[in-house]
Amino acid sequence: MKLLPLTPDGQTPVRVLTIAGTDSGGGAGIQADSRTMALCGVHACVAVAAVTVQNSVGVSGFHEIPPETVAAQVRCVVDDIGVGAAKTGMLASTAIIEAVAAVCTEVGIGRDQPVPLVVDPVCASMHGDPLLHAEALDAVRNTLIPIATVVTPNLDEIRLITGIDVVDDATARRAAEALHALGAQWSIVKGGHLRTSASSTDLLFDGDRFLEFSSPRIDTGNDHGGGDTLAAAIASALAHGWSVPDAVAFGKEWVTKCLEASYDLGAGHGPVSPLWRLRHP
Ligand SMILES: Nc1ncnc2c1ncn2[C@@H]1O[C@H](COP(=O)(O)OP(=O)(O)OP(=O)(O)O)[C@@H](O)[C@H]1O
Ligand SMILES: Cc1ncc(CO)c(N)n1
Repeated sequence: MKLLPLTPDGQTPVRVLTIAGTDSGGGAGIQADSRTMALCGVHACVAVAAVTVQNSVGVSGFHEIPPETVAAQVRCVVDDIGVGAAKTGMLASTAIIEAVAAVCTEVGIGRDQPVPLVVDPVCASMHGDPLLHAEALDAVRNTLIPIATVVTPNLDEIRLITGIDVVDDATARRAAEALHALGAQWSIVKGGHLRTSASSTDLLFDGDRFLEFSSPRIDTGNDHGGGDTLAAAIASALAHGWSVPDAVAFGKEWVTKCLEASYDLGAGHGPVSPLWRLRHP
């Protein structure tokens, strides 16, 4: 696969900011984002929005960071370090979503702004445990998705956000259109949870064109953090100035390699892993 360019030793790499929740098990959330970004060759800055109590079998609780502290992390990183792209993950509440959207707009992050924003509208963990208060879905629809350069929901999130049950290509296209209508510049419908074919296809839509990105379906139950890994890899490529279709092609190839390299961990779902990158420098 074509990898992102590496900065020569001693030179400052491209920076990407993730605004998300932590995963104490190290499989998803901010841990997956920063691991992905580091192995993609970019410097990860982090704004913590929530701390989850999480392992391979589920999420037993979370603690929200005060919205003004989340916004202050974003502001101080952008003011001093500067970022080429940003990504949101678990934001937990309406108040945090509103604070993040306001600070992103203030510092020039988001669609039609200098710094592109990948919005992964995390609602629940893969175990079905909530990571977003139900009342915050309106803020996801009306405040977060409208500032997305790219939005990357999974099928459960699409059902919650749009009411559309994606079961085939026609419903995937309808969902991509509905997400675009909410204000995202580009929408992605991830086919990872559509287990009806031998391939896994993600659909990308910009209001005009549908583009498909396919890989062979990988037979693994160790897919924890796959969505975060895809979105973080897309953000890393965008920070290098790649177009959205090129960045999504890169992210899809990257997450496929990480699914191939996934491993058992704990009694539940192990993580997708970017450590293959260290084996093939
Ligand atoms: N079994 C699989 N084989 C190949 N690709 C897959 C498989 N499962 C998921 N993918 C790909 O991985 C990426 C993440 O998709 P997925 O739907 O699993 O995200 P997610 O549910 O948000 O992940 P998570 O909540 O675990 O972070 C997509 O590009 C999808 O096509
Ligand atoms: C903190 C966090 N963010 C996202 C996900 C979804 O993968 C998760 N399980 N935990």
